[in-house]
Amino acid sequence: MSRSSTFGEVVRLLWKGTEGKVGWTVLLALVVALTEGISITMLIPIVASTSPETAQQAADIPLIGDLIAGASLGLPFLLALFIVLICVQAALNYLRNYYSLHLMQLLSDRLKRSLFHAVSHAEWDAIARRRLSDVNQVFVSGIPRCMTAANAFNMLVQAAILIAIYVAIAAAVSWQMALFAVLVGAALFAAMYPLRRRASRYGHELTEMFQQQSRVTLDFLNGVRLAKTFVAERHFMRSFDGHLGAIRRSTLRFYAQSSLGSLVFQIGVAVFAASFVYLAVEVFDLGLARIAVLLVIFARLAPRFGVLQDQGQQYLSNAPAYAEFTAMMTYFRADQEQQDSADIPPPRLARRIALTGVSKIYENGAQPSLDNVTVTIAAGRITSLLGSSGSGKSTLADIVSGLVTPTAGAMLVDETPIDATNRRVWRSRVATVPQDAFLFDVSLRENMRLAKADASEGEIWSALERARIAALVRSLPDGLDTEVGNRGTRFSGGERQRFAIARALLPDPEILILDEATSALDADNQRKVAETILALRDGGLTILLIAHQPLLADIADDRIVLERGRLQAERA
Ligand SMILES: Nc1ncnc2c1ncn2[C@@H]1O[C@H](COP(=O)(O)OP(=O)(O)OP(=O)(O)O)[C@@H](O)[C@H]1O
Repeated sequence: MSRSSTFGEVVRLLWKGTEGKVGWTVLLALVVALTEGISITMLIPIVASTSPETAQQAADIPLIGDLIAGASLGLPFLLALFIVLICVQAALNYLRNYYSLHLMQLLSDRLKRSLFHAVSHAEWDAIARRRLSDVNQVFVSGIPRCMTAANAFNMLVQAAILIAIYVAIAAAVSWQMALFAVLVGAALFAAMYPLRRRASRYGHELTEMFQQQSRVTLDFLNGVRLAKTFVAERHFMRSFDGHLGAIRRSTLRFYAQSSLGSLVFQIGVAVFAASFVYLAVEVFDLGLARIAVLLVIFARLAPRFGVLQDQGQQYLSNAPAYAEFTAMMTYFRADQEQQDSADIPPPRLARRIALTGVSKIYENGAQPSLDNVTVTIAAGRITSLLGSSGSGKSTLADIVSGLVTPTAGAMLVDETPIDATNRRVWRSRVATVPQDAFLFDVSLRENMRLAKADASEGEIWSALERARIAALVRSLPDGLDTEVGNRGTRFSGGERQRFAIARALLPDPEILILDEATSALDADNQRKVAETILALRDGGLTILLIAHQPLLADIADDRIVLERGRLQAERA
C-alpha cells in the first residue's frame, strides 16, 4: 500500500472507527487554540499598560490596536482575565487528552473485535492456509501499532490547527515575521524528508521482524514438548535471539538517526529564534509590545513544530501495521462462511449420510485430495476410514463434519442436502475428537460446558458415564472442579481421550467422528477407548473412525478404503 493510500485509510479509520467522534477532539483542539490565541493577544494590552510609549506601539498594531483602543481595561482586570483564560485552556486540554485516549481505546477494541469476527467466521480452508502466528502478531503488536499511528495522526492534525492559529495571530502583529516563520517552518519540514522516509522504511521492517519473532515464539510454544524431546531448545533460543537482535539493531539504528534529526531540528529552531529576534529588532524595528507578543507566540510555536516532527515519525513508523491489518481483514472477509438463518432446523440423521461424486482440491494442492468419491455412512453403525497416509481420510472426515467445503459433488444427511446455507448448523450436530485430545486450562466442568454452555450436572455426568470416565472423576478429591492444568497433561493420554469423547457427546450429536483417536495410546488404553466406542454404537450413535490400529479397525461394522483420494473399496 502506498504512503498516500495508507494516509487516506488512516483518516477513514479514525473517522469511521470512532463514528465521527474524533471530530470532537479536533473541535476541542480548535477551541484550545483559540483560547490560547486570545490569551496571547491579551499580552498586548498588558504590555501596553506599562508605559505611554508601549501603549502607542500597541495602538499602532492593525486590528488589535483598534480593539485595545475600544476597550480600555485596567491591568488587574486584564491579568485576572488572562488567568481565567489559561484555566479554561488547561481544562479543555485535559478534556481533549482524556477524550482522545477514550476514543483510541474504543478504536483498538473495535479493530480487535472485527479481526476476531472475520477470522472466526471465515471458511476453515481460508484459516488453514494462513499462518496463525501472523494473525496473533496482528493482535499483539499490529493493532497497538495502528493505534499509535492513529493517535499520532490525530496529534498531527491538532498541532497543525494550533500552528495555523499562532501564525494567524503573528500575521496580525507583523505579517513579515509571520511569513518568515512559515518559510523557516517549511524549510525545516523539507529538510526532515530523509528522516521521514527512513521512518516509513523502519515501519515496514518492523512489521516483517515482528512476524518472524511471533512465528518462532508460537512454533516453539506449540511444540515445546517435541522441542524438549529433540533437545532442540538451543535451536529455538538461537533463532529467537537472532530475531530479537535484528529488531534491536534496526530500532537503535532508527532512533540514532531520528535523534540526530531532532538535534538538527533543535539547532534549526535556535537559529530561527536568533534570526527572528534580529529581524524584529534590527530590520523591522517592531517595538516592545509586538516583539513581546511575537516571542510568546514563537515560544509556543517551537514545541508544536517538535510535535509535528515527533508525531510524524511515530505515524510513519507505525502506519505500515495498518496496511498489514487491512490486508489480513480483506483476506478473511473474502472467505466468510454463510451464517445460519434462524429458520433452518438442524438436519437429523436417522438413516445415512450419502456422498455423491465428492472431490476436493485445496487451493495450493497440485492433485485432488479427494477425487469423485461416492460413499454411504450408515446411521447407528461404526464406519472406519482406511487408507495409507495422504490418501484423503481427514479430508473426507472434514467434509462429513461440515468443516471443509467440497470443490464438487453433493452430501445428503438423510434427505437434506448439506450446502452453504446449512453447513454451519449441521456442524453443530457433529462431534469430532481429534488425535490430540485437547483440554483447556480450566476445570473439568468448564471443559465440558464448552461443548454445551447450559449443560446440567446430570447431563455432564451422563456424558462422562457414556465415555466411561465418570468413575475416575468421582475418585478425584475435587471431582468436576478439578483444574485440568496446562493442556490437560495431568491426565494420561487415554483419560484425556475419554474426557474429549465425553465433551463431544454432551450436545447429543448426530455423529461422532474420531480422527486417529487412539494412535498415541498404549494397547490397554486403546482397548478402553474401543470398548467406549462399541458401547456408544450400541446406544444408537453413528460413528466414523479414522484408524490405523487393527484394534479400532476391527470393531468397525463398515469400512471405506481410500487410495490417493479415490475410493478403493466400500465394504460391510
Ligand atoms: N489444507 C491443505 N492444503 C493443501 N493440501 C492439503 C491440505 N490438507 C490436506 N492436503 C493434502 O491432501 C491430501 C490428503 O490429505 P489428508 O490429510 O486428507 O490425508 P490422510 O489420509 O488423512 O493422511 P494421514 O493418514 O497422513 O493423516 C494430502 O496429499 C495432503 O497433502
